[in-house]
Amino acid sequence: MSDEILQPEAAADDLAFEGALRPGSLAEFVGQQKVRRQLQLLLDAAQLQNRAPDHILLAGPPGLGKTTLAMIVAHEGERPLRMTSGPAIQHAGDLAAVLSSLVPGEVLFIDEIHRMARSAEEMLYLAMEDFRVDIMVGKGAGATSIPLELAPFTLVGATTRAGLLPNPLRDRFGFTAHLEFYEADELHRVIERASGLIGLQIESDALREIAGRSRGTPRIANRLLRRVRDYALVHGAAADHTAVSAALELYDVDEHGLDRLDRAVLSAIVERFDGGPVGLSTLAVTVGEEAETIESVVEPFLVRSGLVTRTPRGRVATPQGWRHLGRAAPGPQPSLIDDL
Ligand SMILES: Nc1ncnc2c1ncn2[C@@H]1O[C@H](COP(=O)(O)OP(=O)(O)OP(=O)(O)O)[C@@H](O)[C@H]1O
Repeated sequence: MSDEILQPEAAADDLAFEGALRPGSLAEFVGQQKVRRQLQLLLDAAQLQNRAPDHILLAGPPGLGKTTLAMIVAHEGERPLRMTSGPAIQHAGDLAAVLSSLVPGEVLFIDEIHRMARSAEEMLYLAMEDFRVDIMVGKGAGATSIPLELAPFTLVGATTRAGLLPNPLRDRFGFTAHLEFYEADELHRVIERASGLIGLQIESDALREIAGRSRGTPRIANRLLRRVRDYALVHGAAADHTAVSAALELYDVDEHGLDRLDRAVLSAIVERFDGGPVGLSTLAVTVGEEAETIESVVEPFLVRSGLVTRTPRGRVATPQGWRHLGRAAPGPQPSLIDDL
């Protein structure tokens, strides 16, 4: 994405900041009410039975709180937490090393679990079901497998692409939480809490303005809050509505959270192709961006915002999309009216 301020993935400077802002309990975790209640039940039941909670899969786009929830699962049950990620597990042996060193009741968090090696996935099936792995020793006809007992543990897997997980793996999770984008009032609460934690005095309508531009994503909301803090600090100004408008204009984030590339795509559909339909590859060439970036980053947000729709013949700007660019959507063509 051209404008990194709105990317939902963590950037290096987010990481230091995010550690201090993560809610430590389900009660402090804002929004996702259904998921919170489901998780609470699962954790309470495990506590009453004095056992490790069932394995949990957290599915949803980046920046919505999957890592935070994994930490909460460990923290609420007062269990140690081990963190790793799919890309770090490229061989079954990598996974065996982690699993065999877990202590009883430990929570194992595997981020981006869909990116783990296939051989490790297969090892994980048995580990999740029976707390056991079979270690292969030797090669060819002389190879034997030695069973290794594991301490009972809770696997918390996170994925942005639940559809990429093989069914046998998905089925072994006792609970799958689907995280949704946040409403503006929920993001308002996220950054209200964050501003308190970083000691920033900020007005409520400034928070509302940031929340409305954060694309439903707490990570983006926290990042925009930081830029507003910087702006207020450097200009010796209050962190108010004016500071938000000025700071976010500087970073090309408009009042609906669209950045330069989003607007370029929308205006290409409206201005160059009369509102569409236009195919993805034509659109990509027109704005000079990879088709994949448009399809995976720009388009989902424009569609979710009601500015663009996808049709079998291509992308079409909605009347709201036209209005966003300050243009009136054309009415039905005279020939179409005649046909009615
Ligand atoms: N519900 C929430 N309430 C308060 N803060 C939140 C909430 N969800 C996320 N955050 C904040 O947003 C930031 C990103 O959250 P987190 O790292 O958990 O997202 P993630 O879904 O794991 O992202 P990724 O998929 O990129 O790893 C953190 O600073 C976290 O404190």
